Amino acid sequence: MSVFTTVTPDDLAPFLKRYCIGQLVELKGIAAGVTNTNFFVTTTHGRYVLTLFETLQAEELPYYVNLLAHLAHHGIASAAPIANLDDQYVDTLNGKPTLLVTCLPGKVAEHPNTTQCAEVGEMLAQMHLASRSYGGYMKNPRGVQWWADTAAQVAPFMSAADADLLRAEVALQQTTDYRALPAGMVHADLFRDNVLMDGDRVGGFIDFYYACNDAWLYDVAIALNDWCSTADGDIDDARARAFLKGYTGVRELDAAEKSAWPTMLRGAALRFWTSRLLDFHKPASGEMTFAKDPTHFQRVIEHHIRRQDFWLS
Ligand SMILES: Nc1ncnc2c1ncn2[C@@H]1O[C@H](COP(=O)(O)OP(=O)(O)OP(=O)(O)O)[C@@H](O)[C@H]1O
Ligand SMILES: N[C@@H](CCO)C(=O)O
Repeated sequence: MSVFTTVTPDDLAPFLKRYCIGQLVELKGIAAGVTNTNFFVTTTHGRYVLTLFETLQAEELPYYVNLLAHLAHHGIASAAPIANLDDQYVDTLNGKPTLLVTCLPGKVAEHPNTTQCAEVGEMLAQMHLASRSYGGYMKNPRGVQWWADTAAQVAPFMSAADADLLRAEVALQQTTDYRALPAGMVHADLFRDNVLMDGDRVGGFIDFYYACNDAWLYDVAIALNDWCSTADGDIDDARARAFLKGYTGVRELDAAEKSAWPTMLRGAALRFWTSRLLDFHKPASGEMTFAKDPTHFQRVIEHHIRRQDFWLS
C-alpha cells in the first residue's frame, strides 16, 4: 500500500483546523498510486483527498496546483484544490508538502467501451481549450532528448533487432519538426488509471504530475495509445474512432496535426517504451513498484508502423 508517510487522526486534527471543511470522521489510506501518499479524508462536510508529496518540493508545486485550480475553475472534471485559512493550497503535514482536493466520483475503467473513450476524448479537448488561459509554463522533462538519452542507456540490455528499432524510432522523432502544431498544457500521462469514470461519464482526470507544455496532439496520441489499445498492443478501431470523434467534436485537428499524426502516435508510444525500459533495466534504488511491461509499447509502435489507416477520415 502506498502510504509512505504515516498520518494519524491526532496528526490531522490541528491540520484540519487550518481549513473550513468540518471535523474529521474517517481517515483512510489509499492503496493505489506509487509516487505520493494519499488519504481519503471524510469530514462532517464531505469527502476529500489529501496528498502528501513524497518527491516534489514545495517550490515545484505551484505549476501543478494552480493548474488544478484553473481547470476546476473552468468546469473540467478534475479535483478542485481546497485553500486553507491563509488562502494557500499547499500546506505541510508531518514534514511533507500537502494538497487537499475534492473527492471525484467514479473508478478506473480497466476495459473501457467506445462511449467512455469518446467521453475521455471530449474532456481532453475541453481541457486543452481551458488551459489556453493558464499562465504557468513547464518544459516537458520527458521530451525527445530524454527519449534519446534513455534509449542510449537501455540499448545495451536489448537484443540487436529491438535496439535497432528503438534507435530508428528515436532518430525518426529527432528529425520530425512538431513546432508548427498547436501547443499548450498537456496532461502527458492520461492513461486509464489516471481517469475516474462515473459509469460512462468522466468523473475526473487525476495525477497531473507529468503535466507540462507541449503539442496538444502529443496528449491525444498518449491517451489514444492507452485507452484504445488491446493487451497485445493492437489498437481497437472502434475505440480509436470513438476517442477521436469525441476529441475533434470539440477541437478539430488542423492540417499540420493531421499530417503529423502517424509519426506522433509512434512518438507517444516511444515515450513510454523508453521510460518502461529504464524502469525495467535500471530501476531507481528504493523503488517500490513492479516495472510495467516495456514490450507492450514496442508492439504499439510496430502496430502503427504496419497500419495504413489512422482513423482520421
Ligand atoms: N480527487 C480524487 N478523488 C477520488 N479518488 C482519488 C482522487 N485522487 C486520487 N484518488 C485515488 O487515489 C489513487 C492514487 O492517486 P494517484 O494515481 O494520483 O497516485 P500518486 O501516487 O499520486 O500518483 P502515481 O499514480 O503517479 O503513482 C487513485 O487511483 C484514485 O483511486
Ligand atoms: N503511465 C505510465 C506510468 C506513469 O508514468 C506507464 O504506464 O508506463
